[in-house]
Amino acid sequence: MAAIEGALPFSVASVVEDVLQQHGNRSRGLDLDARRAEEDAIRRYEAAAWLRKLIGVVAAKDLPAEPSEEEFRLGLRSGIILCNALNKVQAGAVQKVVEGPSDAVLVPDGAALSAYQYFENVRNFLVAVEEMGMPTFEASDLEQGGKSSRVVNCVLALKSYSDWKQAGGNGVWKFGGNVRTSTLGKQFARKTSEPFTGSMSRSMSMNDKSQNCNEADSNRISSSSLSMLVRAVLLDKKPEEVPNLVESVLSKLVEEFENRMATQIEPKKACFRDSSISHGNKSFLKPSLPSVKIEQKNSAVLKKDDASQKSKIDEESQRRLLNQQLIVDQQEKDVKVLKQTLSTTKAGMQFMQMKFHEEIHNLGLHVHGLAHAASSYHRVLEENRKLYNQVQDLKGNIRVYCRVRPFLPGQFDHVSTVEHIEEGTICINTLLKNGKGRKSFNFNKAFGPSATQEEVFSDTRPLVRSVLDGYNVCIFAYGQTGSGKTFTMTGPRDLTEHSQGVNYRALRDLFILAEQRKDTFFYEVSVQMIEIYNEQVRDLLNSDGLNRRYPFQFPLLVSVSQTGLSVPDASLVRVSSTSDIIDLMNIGQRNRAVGATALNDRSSRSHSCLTVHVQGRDLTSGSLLRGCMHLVDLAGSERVDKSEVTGDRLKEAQHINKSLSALGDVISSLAQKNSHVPYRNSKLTQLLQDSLGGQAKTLMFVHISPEPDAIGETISTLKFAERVATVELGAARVNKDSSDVKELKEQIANLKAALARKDGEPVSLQQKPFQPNLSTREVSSPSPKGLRKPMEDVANVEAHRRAMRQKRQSLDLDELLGNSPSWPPISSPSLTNVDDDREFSSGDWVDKLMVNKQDPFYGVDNPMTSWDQKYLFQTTNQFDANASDDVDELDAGTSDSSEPDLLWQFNHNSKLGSFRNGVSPNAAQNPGHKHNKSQEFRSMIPRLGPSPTRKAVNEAGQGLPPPRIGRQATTTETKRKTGSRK
Ligand SMILES: Nc1ncnc2c1ncn2[C@@H]1O[C@H](COP(=O)(O)OP(=O)(O)OP(=O)(O)O)[C@@H](O)[C@H]1O
Repeated sequence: MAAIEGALPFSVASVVEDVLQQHGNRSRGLDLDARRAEEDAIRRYEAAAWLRKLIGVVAAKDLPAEPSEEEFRLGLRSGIILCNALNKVQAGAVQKVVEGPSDAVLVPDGAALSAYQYFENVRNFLVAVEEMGMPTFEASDLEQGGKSSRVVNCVLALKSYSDWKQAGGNGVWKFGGNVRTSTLGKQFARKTSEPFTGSMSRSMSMNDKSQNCNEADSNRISSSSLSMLVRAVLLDKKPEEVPNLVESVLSKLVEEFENRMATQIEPKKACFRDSSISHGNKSFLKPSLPSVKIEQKNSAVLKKDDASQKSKIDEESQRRLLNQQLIVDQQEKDVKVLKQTLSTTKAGMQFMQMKFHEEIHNLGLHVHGLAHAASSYHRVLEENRKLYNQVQDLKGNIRVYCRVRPFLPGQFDHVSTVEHIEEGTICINTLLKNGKGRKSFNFNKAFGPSATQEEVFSDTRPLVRSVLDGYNVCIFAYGQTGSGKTFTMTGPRDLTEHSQGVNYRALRDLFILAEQRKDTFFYEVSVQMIEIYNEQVRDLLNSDGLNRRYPFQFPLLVSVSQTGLSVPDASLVRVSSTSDIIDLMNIGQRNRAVGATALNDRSSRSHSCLTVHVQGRDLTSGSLLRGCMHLVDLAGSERVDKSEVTGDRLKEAQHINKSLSALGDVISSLAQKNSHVPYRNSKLTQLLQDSLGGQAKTLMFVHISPEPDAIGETISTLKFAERVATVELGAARVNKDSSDVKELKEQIANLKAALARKDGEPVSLQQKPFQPNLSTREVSSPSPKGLRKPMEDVANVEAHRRAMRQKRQSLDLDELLGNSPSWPPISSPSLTNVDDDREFSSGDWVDKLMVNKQDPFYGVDNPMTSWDQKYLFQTTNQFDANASDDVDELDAGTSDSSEPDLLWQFNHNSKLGSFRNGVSPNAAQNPGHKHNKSQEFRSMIPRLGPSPTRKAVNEAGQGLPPPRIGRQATTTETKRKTGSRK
């Protein structure tokens, strides 16, 4: 108990006592209360009477003789009476008693003393009585609501002590009266000089060892008091009521105990906080409590042993302070570390930010550099392209390569007419045939019989690249039948990758290059396949019902204004790989095979043309490049003796002659840089127009056979080729439309269409008069999708273009709206060369023209029938085997005029005479005069008429000799001109 009390701020005994009293009061009822009140009053009177008696009535004037509880409390409140009484009993017990009302302040209950004096007296009294071992009370018991009974007890105990002392008591006085020791065990610090301070002192004094000496006495007194109280409570109780009563008392006791604990702990916490705040200040006593009540409490805290208590308090507080200081120090250290970490992190962040900015900056510079490099790269590429094509230009826009076919299997005993080949020079031994010696021809390149397909193509490859750069390219194979044209362009019948011809290789290269450039250009490749037979154009990719099933979807046909297609209505099939093209070629070849069956080996007597259209969009600038490549396998160029052929063969020969002589005319005209080039004289030249001018690059493969029998054709072919090789064309021009130009072109096209609509008739309808001249039987029908129109005659395209050109020039709206003159059908010989071609004289271009007056092609009413006999020229220059080494003599046709020229002459009689015998007016006037360049050039074109060495001219067309060797050699062969196997 003592141990517990030592740790508690209040006396456990006082709690028990209070509970017992309350319980006793409750249980006794009103009568008991009255009795107790009476007893209390008696005891109070006794105490008051003793005090009055002891200190005198005057000194105790504030205390009535029989005071009420309130009067008793107020009377003793100042502590003066108590102190004086104590000093009377024990002199000097209270050394200083504050008597005067100095600093008096009025308190609510009328007390005159100040709070300090008031508490000083009471406190000093309590300390003294406690030291004397008497029951004490609490200062608050003198306040309103306080327990005056405890004050009464204290006074009666003092009286008892006084009595004991007066009775001669000696030694240790032992209290045995019926008084309550509610404040037993409490220690109060005596304060004599300082005013009442600090509320902690009371609780701090609990452990004061100096009180231990009185502990046993206190306990004894307490237990005696408690015993009395218990007895009083249980006095009138029946035995059976005791357990309930005890239980009730105990529960009340616990409750009261807990309440007090709570009320005592709370101020201690507050004090501890105050102490923590003011730990730097050694003084714990602060007059900070405003209310008198709290001051009373605090003033009751007395220190018995100031030194030891203070040291303990100091130790404890120092220990706490030390701990707190340690914690604070540690926290400060942590804060420092954290600050350091923070600043390090900040610095790191700043560093990283700086690095980041630096890297971003560097990255920007790098990107900038890359962009610059990319644009430089584009510039270099562009420059490279220009330089590349300049090199190509320097090599000549018309290049001629010569290839000699090896002997065919079974021709072991033959001796080749080709003596030797060195670079671009080929030496022909004419002795074998006429004993005249040798003749050399110079070309850009000459390939011997052993040259592989790859070798031949390697020199063609640069042109393929030019197509992707926006140039037009024309590669055509020329030579007599059986000389190897199809072999070069397509390959042998049993095609392997090794033996593939130019067509396959060129297209494969095209796709490879397009793939390589895909980062800078987007290319679209489309293909057309055309056959020209008997001056009729046939679309090989649309065979009018025979091969309708195509492996590819036809793309939408693009308008002429956009594509510049020569044959806009021919099937234009988009391809994206070499295999697509091989499939297409197979289709074209199958379509051609159908025609060949009907006309018996027609492939040798028709021109086939595979046209590749390339459109490239520059991904950087958006500009468009357009290029096209014609891969042409011409019909055999050998002369056909009119006496040897009739009917269809003669008609074929006429058409072949016409187209080849027209080709020669065009090249001649280009060579002379004429303002007008007669492209319209044949379908072939119209088809190749965009690839045969100054804007294009042309490559001609000239083929010759090695057999001595073919020496005449060989020499003619080589002379023609050599002349072509001397032609210099202007620099090729790239077909590059900037986006603006493209836009303007589209606007023009739209305006034209609008004008045509205004006229109520589409522009294309104006071409109707030409319709009869279109390919009839073989003209393709609209595609299954209905997107395509029937293919138009090439001539119509040209006529249309010319009309449009005129319209553009005149800008005459009326004309645009349909008043332009209509164009004559091209099939009418009388009108073929009416206007543009007037300047053109090609009479000496083709050796000889074989025209049968019963020519079914022109019909009986055709003007040709009336004039062909009249103006048909005989071959005068027969092949002379004994001639000198001037192989010009091998050329049998230097004096004849081509058919178109004759037609033109027919309409311009004034010129007719001058062309007789194929001699130009100038030449006629100057017989010894070597032809000027143009004329001379034209004279080199191989004759399309019969070889003068083999037959005499038969004006009536009779006595045709047997077919020529060349044709005979290949009639049994299946032709593969379009590049695929049959
Ligand atoms: N360089 C060559 N190497 C081996 N064989 C060849 C060569 N050139 C042509 N030939 C063979 O010669 C024969 C005739 O060739 P090709 O059919 O190509 O002549 P062509 O000029 O196209 O005749 P045509 O005008 O009738 O079409 C073929 O059997 C072909 O395989």
